[in-house]
Amino acid sequence: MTGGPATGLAGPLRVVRDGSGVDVPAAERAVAALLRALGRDPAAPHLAETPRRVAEAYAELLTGRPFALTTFPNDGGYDEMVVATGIPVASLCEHHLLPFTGVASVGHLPGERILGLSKLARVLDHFARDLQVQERLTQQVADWLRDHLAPRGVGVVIAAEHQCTSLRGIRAAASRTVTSALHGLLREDVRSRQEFLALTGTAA
Ligand SMILES: Nc1nc2c(ncn2[C@@H]2O[C@H](COP(=O)(O)OP(=O)(O)OP(=O)(O)O)[C@@H](O)[C@H]2O)c(=O)[nH]1
Ligand SMILES: [Zn+2]
Repeated sequence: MTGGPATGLAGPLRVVRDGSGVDVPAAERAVAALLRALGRDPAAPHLAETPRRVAEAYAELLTGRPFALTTFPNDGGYDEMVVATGIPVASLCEHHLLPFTGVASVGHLPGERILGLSKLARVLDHFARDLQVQERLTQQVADWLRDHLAPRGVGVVIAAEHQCTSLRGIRAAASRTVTSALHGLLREDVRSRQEFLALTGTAA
């Protein structure tokens, strides 16, 4: 494909998850009930607005932000990796509803088109705004880029601290979990795989 900037491989492609699954008033009532169950008085002056704040916070954290998958023709025939590193990632563990936060690297080996750089982080942000496990989040980002960008390879690495593991339970403060998902040449070709992992600081 040639021409100017485009969105998607075959015309405009907008990715939308509007969070319509979140019933904010019902969530507000549920937070008030949770406070009561925890032995707190949701009518106390300092807690009066808390159910609304918590409900709105979860609605925000669980609502993906729309974005366009802007791509450009790879006119120069660029055939090396493009890797965005140090992308902040924040999501909610589906087991405890506590945050896990860290950094991610998202990269690809371009095919006929190259991707707007910010979109690597936007895809990640989109899938992170959900109740997640780190493995699924990592795979969803890699799968989505493979399916929508048609690159020669895709790689995603996430290193994150889970508050459910660092603040409670085993309280393994500062422990990090590293997950990866690789497709195409980044999975099959040993040298490409090693190069990607080296660029992300994951390789030994
Ligand atoms: N694989 C995976 N596990 C996760 C993730 N986030 C949280 N967990 C784990 O989910 C598991 C839930 O196990 P349970 O035994 O049901 O929960 P729990 O009693 O709170 O477990 P402890 O944390 O060991 O006290 C825990 O081991 C968590 O550490 C994740 O992203 N991926
Ligand atoms: Zn958890």
